Amino acid sequence: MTHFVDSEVGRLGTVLLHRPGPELARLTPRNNDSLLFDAIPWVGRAQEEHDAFAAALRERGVEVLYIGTLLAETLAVADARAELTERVLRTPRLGDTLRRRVGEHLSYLDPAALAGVLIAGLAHEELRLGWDRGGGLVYRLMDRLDFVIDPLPNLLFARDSSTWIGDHAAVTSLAMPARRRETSLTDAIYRHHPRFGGTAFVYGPGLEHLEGGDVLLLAPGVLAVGVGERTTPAGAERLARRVFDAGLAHTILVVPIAQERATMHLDTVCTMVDVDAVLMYPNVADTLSAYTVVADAEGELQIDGPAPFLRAAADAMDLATLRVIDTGLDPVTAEREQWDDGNNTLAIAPRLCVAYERNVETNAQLERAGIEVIRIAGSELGSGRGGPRCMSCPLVREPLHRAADGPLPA
Ligand SMILES: NC(=[NH2+])NCCC[C@H](N)C(=O)O
Repeated sequence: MTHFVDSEVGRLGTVLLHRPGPELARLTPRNNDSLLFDAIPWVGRAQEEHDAFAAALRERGVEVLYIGTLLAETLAVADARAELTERVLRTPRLGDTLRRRVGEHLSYLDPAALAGVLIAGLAHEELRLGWDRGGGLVYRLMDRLDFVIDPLPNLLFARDSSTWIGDHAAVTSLAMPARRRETSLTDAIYRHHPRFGGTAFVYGPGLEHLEGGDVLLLAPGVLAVGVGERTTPAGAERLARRVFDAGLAHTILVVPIAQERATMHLDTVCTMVDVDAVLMYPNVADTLSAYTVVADAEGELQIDGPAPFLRAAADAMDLATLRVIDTGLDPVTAEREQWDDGNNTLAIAPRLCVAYERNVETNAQLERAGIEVIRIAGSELGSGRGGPRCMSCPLVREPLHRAADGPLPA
């Protein structure tokens, strides 16, 4: 099976999603901030919304894979099981005694149940220790409401824990403590699941911080990488070197974004909806800048700029201009809809995208510009601040013709 993605808009063939489950039920007013949610989602409704998202993709012929299913299948492989168990137990927080007890507990679980615990975590009360409460000092001193294994509610945002560049997987290196463990799951799936046998990797966990929401494949050979709250300049530099060494791109635009929650990833202010068009948050469209990075004959990085992002992008993509579609019409609507992931569209093909229905003005703007919009509900899904692009990791897209090859078939 070849997985291949060289653009944001080539017809989508296969996508990786995570159907939210019991990990969302772990969110409480005590922990939602540190777990990066702005509200406490209604789990059943979030699942319905997510199922409708997946159905909309399937209706357009997209193959949908789920992280939970792939993980359970991966855990049937003995090496994968040993590795993932060892990684979740490695945290110094547990101490030796509790680590041994949790290890025993996990060893009795079948692959599906173990996958469930690795995603939803393990609460203090769910670990039934005998009359001597054999978890030692750590378990005794733990609050009843603490987690022995932390849940991963943000796995829903499948974009961030891995991203594909050409036929290479980039398992990322997540910045926020609440999300770090996500990449141990995507990494294990790509390395041990039979469907991904022979996959080549261009990035991996443990390297400098890099999140998939910051990586945009503007055109074949041209990447934009946002640096801000999540991806660091060091992460962008490491990715540039690796991508150039592997021959996966010729130009990388490094785009500084404000280090704020509203703009945590580049894809919260800019997504592509056509080979030559972006949907952009107007409050940043004119001020966003980019450093253009290429490799010289010796493989050293050459850095140019900063220049206005839209100019630098058009030049790198070999276009006269990059068309810009604005979010909302007035500054207040634009700000509201940007916060609700109006900018975070997922293209299924050129001029066809999935968007949250609530962003009425932004969707109307897209349609005025000739972009077909498939609207999905996201009242619960959006409480973690992520839209259709954040929730999806494309594994297969039809290779894109370069703009110079002429217009694409509709
Ligand atoms: N690609 C994205 N914009 N992802 C959004 C991730 C949202 C998630 N709650 C976080 O804070 O990390």
